[in-house]
Amino acid sequence: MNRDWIATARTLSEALPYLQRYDGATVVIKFGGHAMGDDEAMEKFARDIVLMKQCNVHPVIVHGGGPMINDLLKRLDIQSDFVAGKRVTDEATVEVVEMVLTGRVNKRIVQAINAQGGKAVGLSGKDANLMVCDKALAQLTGPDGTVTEADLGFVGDPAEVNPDVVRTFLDSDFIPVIAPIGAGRNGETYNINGDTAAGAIAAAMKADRLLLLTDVAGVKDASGDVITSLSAEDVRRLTAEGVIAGGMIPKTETALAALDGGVRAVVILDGRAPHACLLELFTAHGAGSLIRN
Ligand SMILES: Nc1ncnc2c1ncn2[C@@H]1O[C@H](COP(=O)(O)OP(=O)(O)O)[C@@H](O)[C@H]1O
Ligand SMILES: CC(=O)N[C@@H](CCC(=O)OP(=O)(O)O)C(=O)O
Repeated sequence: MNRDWIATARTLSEALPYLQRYDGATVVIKFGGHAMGDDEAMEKFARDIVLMKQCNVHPVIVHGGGPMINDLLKRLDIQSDFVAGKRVTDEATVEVVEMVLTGRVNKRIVQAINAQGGKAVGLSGKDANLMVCDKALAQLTGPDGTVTEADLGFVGDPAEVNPDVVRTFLDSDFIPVIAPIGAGRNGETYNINGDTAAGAIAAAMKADRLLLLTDVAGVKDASGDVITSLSAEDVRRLTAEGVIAGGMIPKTETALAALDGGVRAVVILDGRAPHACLLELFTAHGAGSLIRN
């Protein structure tokens, strides 16, 4: 017999303990804009998600789309800045953010999953009040240690998360795909950082795993090597030292909040790597940086 087929069968066989471990588990996957890549990469991601569902692991996708928002803002000649990894969002910007995330990006992922035989349903935090937000304030620590608060405009922190709608979809065999847009208490629309949204949903659902897919192999130390396993304490130290910076800050903040909220473990990994989610869940190899208490 062709040896490749035996290798394939062996791979499947070796996955058995992992399939058993994650049987019926809820896995929240943050699919970052930088992790999305081209149509071929999207197709592979979608195929892995459908395979997970077929194996009775329940994926909940929360996506980003920062680069796609940047593209449209640029075409519209709207200037945009980030503070501590979050976009300063005025009224014109939040309109564009909602259009891009709930429209183009959300439907691209839904369509890709459905093309692989899945049953994906697109939602945003506004649907069934999934994420009701309060205005977020960024805490900035100056070189002398003084903490100031920056006004980010229509950036929201999920204050109330109602995941019933997500559970209903999971029970009915659908794959929820969620855009990080929240409802304000007075009819406002809030832009939620994708990592923050994924963490809030994972905590509300007491997910077994939160996977944060990005464009780096994991959390890197001062010499640029990926740290495969970190505690909450390690994260705090590396942030204070400035080793964790920029877009990695919302990810590690999310990881700590999710662990506090009852999520069992958080993994930050490279979503552009082939079969990143399958490697992490179903092999001994694992991938990226695992953060747990
Ligand atoms: N210690 C660190 N380890 C890894 N990446 C880091 C670190 N500190 C800052 N970063 C930056 O964080 C980026 C990931 O955040 P971001 O670009 O917002 O990703 P995404 O769009 O996937 O949410 C990396 O590309 C890297 O430039
Ligand atoms: C408040 C805030 O920063 N919101 C993000 C939402 C999208 C996002 O998080 O996209 P990535 O995951 O691709 O970075 C933004 O406006 O870019």
